[in-house]
Amino acid sequence: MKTKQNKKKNREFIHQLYYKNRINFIVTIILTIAMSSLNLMISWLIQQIMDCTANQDMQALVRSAWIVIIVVVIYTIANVMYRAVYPRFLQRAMQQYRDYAFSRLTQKSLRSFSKEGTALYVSALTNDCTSIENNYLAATFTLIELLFCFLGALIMMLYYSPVMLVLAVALSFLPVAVSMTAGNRLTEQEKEISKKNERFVSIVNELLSGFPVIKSFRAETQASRLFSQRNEQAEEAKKNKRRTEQLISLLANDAGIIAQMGIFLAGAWLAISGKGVTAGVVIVFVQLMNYILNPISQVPLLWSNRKAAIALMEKLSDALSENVREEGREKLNGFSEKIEVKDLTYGYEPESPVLKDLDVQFDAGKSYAIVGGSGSGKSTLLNLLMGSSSNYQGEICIDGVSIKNIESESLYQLMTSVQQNVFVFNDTIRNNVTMFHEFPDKEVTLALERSGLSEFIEKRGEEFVCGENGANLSGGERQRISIARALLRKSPILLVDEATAALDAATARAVSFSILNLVGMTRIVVTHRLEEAILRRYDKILVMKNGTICEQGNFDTLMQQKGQFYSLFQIAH
Ligand SMILES: Nc1ncnc2c1ncn2[C@@H]1O[C@H](COP(=O)(O)OP(=O)(O)OP(=O)(O)O)[C@@H](O)[C@H]1O
Repeated sequence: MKTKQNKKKNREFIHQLYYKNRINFIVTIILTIAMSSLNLMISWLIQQIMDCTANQDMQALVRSAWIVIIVVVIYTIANVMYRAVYPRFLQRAMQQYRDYAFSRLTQKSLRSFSKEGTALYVSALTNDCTSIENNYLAATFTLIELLFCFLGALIMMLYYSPVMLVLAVALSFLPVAVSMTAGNRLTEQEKEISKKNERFVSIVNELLSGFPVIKSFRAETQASRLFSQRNEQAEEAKKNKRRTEQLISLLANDAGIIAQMGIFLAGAWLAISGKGVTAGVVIVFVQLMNYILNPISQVPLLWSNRKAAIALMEKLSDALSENVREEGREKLNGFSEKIEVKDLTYGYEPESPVLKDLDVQFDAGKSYAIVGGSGSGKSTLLNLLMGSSSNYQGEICIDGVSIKNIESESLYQLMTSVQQNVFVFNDTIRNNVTMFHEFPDKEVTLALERSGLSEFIEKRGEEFVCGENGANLSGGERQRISIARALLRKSPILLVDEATAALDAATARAVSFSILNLVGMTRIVVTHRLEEAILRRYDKILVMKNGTICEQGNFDTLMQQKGQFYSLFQIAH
């Protein structure tokens, strides 16, 4: 069952479609109703003209001709206005909806976002939006038009001939029965399309990101097969919905023809047997029957599509509200003392802990290297320091405050993480370093200098465009960008995970020294490079094994101990 809060959040999404857009919405409705009224009037005019012909009344015919001209002029004006306002309404609605969804997405904390795939959001912001536009927004006006014409037609029929109205209602029973078969089937099928589409987007993302791997491992055929499978599933889901739609419209059409011809024949019989029904009335009934039958065949489909579109908005809204961590309330204005990790036990699967009773302390302003064999838990420790999960036993405290109680914003303010895979935007070096914030030139230049990018900037300039995910840069340059970012942010804690692994020895050394030269920052660096010259510069080296810290100290102390670190160092040389 949905909570009240969830429903409120869902409503906020719908609200975005109408925010500062109500005038466009109301004018579009007024114009829709105006055009529907004119359509009904055309039916009335047909009856008038038919009866003028039957009565050979030239004067009435001229009067009707004038009315036709007036109706056509008003209809044209309404139509022109509709064409101006309706697209404006749709544009504003969808633009606001997407902007709102994205801004809500950016409010998600890193830890909750990393648990989810991006495909859900890609799909929600692309394909699902098309469904919402067509099946929710556009359908609203079609529904209004159909229902208005339906009611108008009923009133006109009642006015012309109550007997024939009863007949029309009876003949509509068949189309109603056909329409009811649509039921919730289409809603379910629309949901299935969205689900399959999400899976399709996910494989497209993966295959495109993994393109170099696919090429180098000659896995093109396998990749095409994977693509093809998901593509087929997505199209299959659409096909199922189209089939249901086709079936319903086919049956509805047949039932419609029966109803329309039925009323024609019955009307003709009443006219011939002199029961007060004129030829004009018979024709107008056939015409008005359309306004009765169209809603019967279309409303269930439109209504269920509309429900499916609302479900898509709810899906996005729910995803955006999910996995939001129980937000801590404490704000830290800086970091002055220490990070304390006490009895930390954590596992991705609770039954198999990756970190076990780990104790360690990081003092403010110092530099720490974390070394250890593969899978010993180095990255996991770093991620937990960054607040990636609250699901651990033990404690992680920053200046005495448990990170579970620290507000996400405040935590990100304190820490900058430099990962092996640096994400670089297809924009200028400057924007990549400033991350689109405003900084004084002096500060940017200093950050570029300290991260070792000055030479590159001298050659290429700050406006050099980096290419998609930094394709125009070398691995070292990308790393330096991430270090320059960290320097500009001036966060007091820098967490570095294997940042130099992809670099050649000389570049890696230069990047490591840039990090070590950052005076005043607390640096915690996971590294595989056991280079004496670099390791000597760290205040402390922490050695990890099987999820705990088995040794710690400076380079000389650890070498003298001839323990785990000594062995690792020997193997590396
Ligand atoms: N997201 C995850 N889900 C499940 N298990 C994971 C996940 N990430 C890491 N692990 C497991 O946790 C253990 C520790 O991984 P971690 O990445 O922390 O080690 P590491 O010391 O950084 O290794 P490496 O030096 O190879 O990068 C490994 O056994 C790994 O398979």
